[in-house]
Amino acid sequence: MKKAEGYQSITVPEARLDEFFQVVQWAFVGEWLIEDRQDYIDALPVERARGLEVTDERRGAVGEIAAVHASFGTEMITPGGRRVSAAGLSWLGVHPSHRRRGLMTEMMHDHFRRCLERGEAVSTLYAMEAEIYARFGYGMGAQTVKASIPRGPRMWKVEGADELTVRLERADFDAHDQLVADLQAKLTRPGTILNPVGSGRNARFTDPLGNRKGMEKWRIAIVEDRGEPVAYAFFRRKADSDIGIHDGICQVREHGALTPAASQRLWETLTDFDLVETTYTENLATDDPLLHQLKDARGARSKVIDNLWVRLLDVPTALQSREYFHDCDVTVGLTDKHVPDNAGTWRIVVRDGEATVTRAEGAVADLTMDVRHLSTVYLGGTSVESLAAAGQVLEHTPGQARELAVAMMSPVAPLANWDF
Ligand SMILES: CC(=O)SCCNC(=O)CCNC(=O)[C@H](O)C(C)(C)COP(=O)(O)OP(=O)(O)OC[C@H]1O[C@@H](n2cnc3c(N)ncnc32)[C@H](O)[C@@H]1OP(=O)(O)O
Repeated sequence: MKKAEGYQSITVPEARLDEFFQVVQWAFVGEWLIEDRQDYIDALPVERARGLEVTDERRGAVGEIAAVHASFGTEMITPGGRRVSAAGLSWLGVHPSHRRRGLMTEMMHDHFRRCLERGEAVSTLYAMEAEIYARFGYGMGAQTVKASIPRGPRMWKVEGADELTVRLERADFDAHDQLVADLQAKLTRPGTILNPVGSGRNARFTDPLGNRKGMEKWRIAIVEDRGEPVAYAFFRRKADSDIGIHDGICQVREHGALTPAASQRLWETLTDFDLVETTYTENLATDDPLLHQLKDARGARSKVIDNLWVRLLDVPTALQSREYFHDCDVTVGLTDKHVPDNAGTWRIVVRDGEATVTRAEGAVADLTMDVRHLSTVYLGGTSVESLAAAGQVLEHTPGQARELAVAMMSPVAPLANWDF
């Protein structure tokens, strides 16, 4: 049998969500608590839940769901603070008894086709394993610093930080969703994923008991400037002690700040709870203001890992939906195995920050690359020239990798602060 033969793509109806979740638990290795069911439903973009159902008994029980995925419909901030219509792919899993039969490949094609029909020019995701997605044209578009910060770090003072006030509350969808969405919409960092439309909107507020590992429920810190919210962070703490000495921890998940003072006030709060010795943070951009405010940045023990993976689906629309920081005129020969409409030669002309991207069939390409390389550099966190130096992008006209690199590099490092 050919790969993925004996299965059909379906939209998973609400009545079959438990089957959807069964596949997820098998794929992601875990047994959920029955009392967490509603949290998982709340976190799922239900109307975009898709599955592959067995149609041939040689593959398994006919009618059984063998693989699933879903995606959030959203917008992503691009360099220069612009926006592009994007999908956030998530919940992708294949039941272990159906793996390596091409089901993921089938689902990726289903996802790409439906995104393009909806006008989503870019697909994004967080990868469970880093090796999987490049073959489908995704590139590591943003990286994140994971840091553990000892209590009360010394900081370079930022004027105005002391005048700001902080509210600490239990995170609650009704009380805080609009506030977070409004702040999120004011962030200009490329890679920022805005609140999704439709169901799944409250994903960031769900708090399954099975994931809590002895920690308190998610809290939210809101920094205000005369009553106006200027920063927020989701956090939770856990008291602990070692040989009778308090050794609690604080975990910070999503956060965002609109000003340097707001950032400082936020982190002073998050790193100075009584009985908490270490604050862990998951989503710091590689140039997050905190890293420049800490007097001893090395003291915040850190590692850098991949954050958002990005896949251009509609190359001209995506490239024209961001700002550029230098003029250029570069011809790119592009390969794209999974969305063949993107393949061919493109001319990228930038004038005054705006790109015009047109087909240039027959022209000699200055650079050749795969769509995963263009996707890697899209948010401006990696330079085309470094990919050329690594032998991944081929330069046929000397200097053109630098020309495109300077145009595309972002002055601000990209990051998605919401882990969907
Ligand atoms: C966005 C997210 O949701 S991230 C979460 C992804 N899900 C998981 O990690 C859950 C556990 N894993 C799974 O459910 C499955 O094993 C999946 C989804 C990773 C792969 O599904 P499969 O149906 O087995 O993949 P499929 O048969 O289509 O393989 C496609 C290709 O990817 C490769 N591949 C699949 N899994 C992996 C892996 N873990 N590491 C490296 N390569 C992989 C295959 O070898 C194949 O390569 P080829 O095209 O060169 O032949």
